[in-house]
Amino acid sequence: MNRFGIRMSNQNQSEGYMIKVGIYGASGYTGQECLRLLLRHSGVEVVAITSRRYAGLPIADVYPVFAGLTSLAFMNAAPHEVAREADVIFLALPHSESMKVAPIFWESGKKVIDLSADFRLRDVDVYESWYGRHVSSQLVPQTVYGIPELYREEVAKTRFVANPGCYPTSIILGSAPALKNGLIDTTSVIVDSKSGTSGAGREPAVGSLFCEVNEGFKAYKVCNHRHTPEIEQELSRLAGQEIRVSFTPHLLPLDRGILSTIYATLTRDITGKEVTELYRNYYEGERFVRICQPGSFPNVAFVRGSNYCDIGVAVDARTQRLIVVSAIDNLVKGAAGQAIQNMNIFCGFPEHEGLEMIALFP
Ligand SMILES: NC(=O)C1=CN([C@@H]2O[C@H](COP(=O)(O)OP(=O)(O)OC[C@H]3O[C@@H](n4cnc5c(N)ncnc54)[C@H](OP(=O)(O)O)[C@@H]3O)[C@@H](O)[C@H]2O)C=CC1
Ligand SMILES: CC(=O)N[C@@H](CCC(=O)OP(=O)(O)O)C(=O)O
Repeated sequence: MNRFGIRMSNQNQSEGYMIKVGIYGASGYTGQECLRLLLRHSGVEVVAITSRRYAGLPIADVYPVFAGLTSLAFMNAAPHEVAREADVIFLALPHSESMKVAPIFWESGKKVIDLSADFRLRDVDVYESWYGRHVSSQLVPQTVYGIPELYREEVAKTRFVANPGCYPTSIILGSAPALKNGLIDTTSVIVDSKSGTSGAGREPAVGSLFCEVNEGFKAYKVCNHRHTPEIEQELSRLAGQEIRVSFTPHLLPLDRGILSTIYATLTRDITGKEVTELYRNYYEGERFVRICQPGSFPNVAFVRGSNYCDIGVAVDARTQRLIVVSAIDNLVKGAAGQAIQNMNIFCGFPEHEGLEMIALFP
């Protein structure tokens, strides 16, 4: 065992600190993004990647971006087989599937980061009203909602992280300083988010076809997107009182990126410059949150491929509203990057290890 409670092989003990990682559901967009980032992490070795449909195939045959970089091949392995090999498991499965395998990893004493929604909602009744029956609700109290900027200490102590949703990440980070400082009327929050199509995953679907998305821009799941209770849970926790939000997601003809615009009525007179200062103070020392200059606003193009969340704020003096714009890459800060940030924390690595990518622009 190393000092973080992770069992080390003899070879690793003699060579130093290499943690063995398994990615369960590695053929999807977030799974392959986890691998892309983990291959450049100095403290881990990826030992297992699973897929049912590509079992036996080298990942480089499916994702040529990995050609010459890894000889890993997909396997259709049962959870206990992956648990035998790995110290840390990333679950990159659809919701309702994660909950079926998570107990096997948990009971084998391994550390788990679940990228799905299965363990994010603290109230199982709320989960079941949005997602259907929860078959592993006994594990919900064991998990920590993994937004490092807000819950770093809890993440450090857990061995089961519920990695936040992509839309919620952008919205929670964008709202936290205003809510914590009582700057906005909590009954007035409206959020308008736009996502690239990789947010829908790699599973073929008519709505994700090129002709359906290209040259278009539409709202979807208006009033009933399943991220609504997750956003409300976390904003309520920050505000210390129950919050309801109006949340409307939109689909962008981009592959990656989420831009969220948050509107709320101010509770006091304040200038845009002062709000910028308040946001800067709140996120002081946070490596992955960047606050724009007053009058400047984020662009998904400037976070693409990186673990940054960029935030810009403004005060609309005419309407007495605060307007916050936040941008992330849904596959990085919205999924794999945040998952690795959480792993770094609970494994004792520097939090930015493997995550220092500069955004890919243009
Ligand atoms: N895409 C995004 O931007 C984000 C996604 N998430 C969440 O992360 C999770 C993964 O998303 P994403 O990568 O986009 O999804 P994909 O549909 O792209 O990938 C799903 C993966 O799960 C595997 N899988 C599906 N069903 C099963 C099963 N029953 N048993 C074992 N493996 C299975 C698939 O492999 P195969 O079929 O080959 O076996 C595939 O590797 C989801 O819960 C998603 O909601 C979270 C934040 C952002
Ligand atoms: C564009 C698009 O379709 N996005 C997905 C977000 C999926 C996602 O990542 O959801 P979790 O983080 O909860 O797993 C959707 O709206 O369902």
